[in-house]
Amino acid sequence: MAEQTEVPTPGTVTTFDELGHQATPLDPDAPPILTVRHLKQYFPVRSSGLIRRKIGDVQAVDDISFQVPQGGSLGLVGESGCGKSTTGRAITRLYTPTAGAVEFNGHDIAHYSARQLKPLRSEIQMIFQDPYSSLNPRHTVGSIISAPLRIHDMVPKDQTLKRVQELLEIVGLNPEHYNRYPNEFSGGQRQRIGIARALALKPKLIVADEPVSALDVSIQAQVVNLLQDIQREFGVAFLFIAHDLAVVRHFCPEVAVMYLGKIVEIGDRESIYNNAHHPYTQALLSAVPEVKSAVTGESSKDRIRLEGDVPSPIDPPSGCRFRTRCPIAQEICATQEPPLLQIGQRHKVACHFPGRRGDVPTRPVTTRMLGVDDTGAPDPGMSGAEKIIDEPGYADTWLDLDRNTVGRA
Ligand SMILES: Nc1ncnc2c1ncn2[C@@H]1O[C@H](COP(=O)(O)OP(=O)(O)OP(=O)(O)O)[C@@H](O)[C@H]1O
Repeated sequence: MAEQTEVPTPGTVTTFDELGHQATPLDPDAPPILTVRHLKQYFPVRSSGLIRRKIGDVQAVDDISFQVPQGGSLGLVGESGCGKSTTGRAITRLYTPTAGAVEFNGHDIAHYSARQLKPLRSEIQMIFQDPYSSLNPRHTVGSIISAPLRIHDMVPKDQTLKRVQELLEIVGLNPEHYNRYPNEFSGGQRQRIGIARALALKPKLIVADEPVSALDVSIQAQVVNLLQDIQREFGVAFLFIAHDLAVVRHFCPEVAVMYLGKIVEIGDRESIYNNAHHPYTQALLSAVPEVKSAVTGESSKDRIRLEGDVPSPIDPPSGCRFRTRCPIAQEICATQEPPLLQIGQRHKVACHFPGRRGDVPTRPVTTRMLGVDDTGAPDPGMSGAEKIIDEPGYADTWLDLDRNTVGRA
């Protein structure tokens, strides 16, 4: 049978807002369903030859902390290779983290055994980027979606078909098509099958790893809107991994920006898209035409072009990992790693010179916390002057850079 054709909404849909869905709102009072603390995921690098000695580590994820609220969604963005997928795989425990905690519903599952993880497998699900390779072409859609129901004994056998049909309907597919094979569906429809499979076990958290980047722009918007509907209807939380800041803006009221295994900036939508204080976030935003024109009103000549390539995560730069490509780096950036400083009610940034484009401090703002002078050399006079608060989530007070005082909620 021929592959079904995708039916885009009439007219060419170029942005997510054009489909009439409101951007997902933030619930600041929602408790976390997931708290990640100081997560590290390293992969050993071995020498070639007979005795393959360990000669180093790929520091794919290096000490990151964040929270995903119940029924909410956090976007995780950054260039290819910055550690987004590895973070998703550590959280879903496809990997065992090298260090740190992954607290799901209050329990640290970072080092759970396979047996301990089994009941949790239904509560945390993953949606993958490639709707072609993530579905077995030899199985019917019905058997793909019902497999998790059978494995976890979720519904009586005689009700499996009914449940599969319900799920097909929820994701906008014809419930009568349960007997068809993946190759009879288009890319967007296959992604919907993947979503139905993830939903089958009524998860509390879905890690969506680039769920729409393999799809046409018009179809992307429809799938993102479907995920929004599902979130509203079933209260499921999302960690939404994407390299595309335009996709994330619509779906995620909070966003974390990663660079070379670290979170460099994290905050609510307004803080990230309208008030970014990290030069890397600003560079990423300047490269997205839709976000640039809709949010900042800037023209394409304002694009920030980063020099050079992303350094290797086997031997990352000392101090701030972004410094080798940073347009505002100074001496301190080579010796001191910048802490993730809270600079707004829901806004944190890891930079010694955080500021809006063209308006950055002339002296580092981190010296009192790090006990160093402006060049990054130890300064006993500064030591312990301010405490670094290094916890996931947000405190009630922060460093208000505009007023140079302590901000309060
Ligand atoms: N199993 C592995 N063994 C060794 N290195 C790995 C492994 N998985 C990922 N890496 C490395 O870790 C770093 C982070 O990779 P990761 O796939 O998490 O990045 P990403 O931001 O998701 O990028 P992409 O969007 O291209 O997948 C990369 O340098 C990658 O080569």
